[in-house]
Amino acid sequence: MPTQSETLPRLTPDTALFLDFDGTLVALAAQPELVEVPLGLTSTLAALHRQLRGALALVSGRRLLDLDGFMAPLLLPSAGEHGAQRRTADGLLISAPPADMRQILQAAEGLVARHPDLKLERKNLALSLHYRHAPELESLCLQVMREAAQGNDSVELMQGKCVIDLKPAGFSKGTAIASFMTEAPFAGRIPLFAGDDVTDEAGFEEVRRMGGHTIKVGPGPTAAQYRCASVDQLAAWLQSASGVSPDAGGLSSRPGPSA
Ligand SMILES: O=P(O)(O)OC[C@H]1O[C@H](O[C@H]2O[C@H](CO)[C@@H](O)[C@H](O)[C@H]2O)[C@H](O)[C@@H](O)[C@@H]1O
Repeated sequence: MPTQSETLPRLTPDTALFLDFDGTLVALAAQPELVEVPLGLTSTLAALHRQLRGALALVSGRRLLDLDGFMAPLLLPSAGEHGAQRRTADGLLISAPPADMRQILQAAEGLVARHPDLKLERKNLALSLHYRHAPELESLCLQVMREAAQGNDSVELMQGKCVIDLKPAGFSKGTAIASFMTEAPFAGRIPLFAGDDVTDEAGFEEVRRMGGHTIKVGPGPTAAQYRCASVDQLAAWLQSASGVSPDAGGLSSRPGPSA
């Protein structure tokens, strides 16, 4: 495991900044649609996007549509569904070939029908089975989803915070960042990625391979070089790098769009 530092790296004019969403930019909430976007966040990200000449992208497990809703009116280059969909800085939408999700979807729907505390989040190419409100069902969910995905080479299963994600095989936050880094205005810059979850580790590994900087938000084992204690601490670091006054957007929060 790498040596970690509490001092966060400096953003420089040649940084390419990649940011995870849930647990990194916004605190976790009871339901996916209930996260609150801190009021100053969009102005901070808009300022950084300008300062970095467009080299700032979101890299998330969420649908692009949901990210856009939370960030509105800001429209950022983004990767969604763990790298399976990507909107480039030019606004081009790039999608992975669809995986065969029929058996997995059927199994997940069956589980949710039997256990209403579970939540199924359907996306364009991926799906998430949430067990935040039924943690005792974690091993059952894992077993059923693994069985449903067994022998299906088009799909990969990942486990995040109280969630099991199934997504097209071969796509990850690492592949999304690598793809952005071949395109303007990211190419030729030094990548920096901040994330909080196990599903961000592929991004950390890719960025380290490219000689960039990596920040893990919160506790847990990680390949990241830097550690940041909380969403609030990361927000303060971003805000300070952006030069935007905290008063510009206030310090309270506003609810995200309804799902
Ligand atoms: O890659 P991320 O941007 O971190 O997205 C990962 C998943 O985040 C969301 O689920 C998580 O956040 C929810 C809201 O705080 C929480 O209720 C849930 O337990 C977490 O797993 C989102 O709903 C998923 O689609 C993303 O894959």
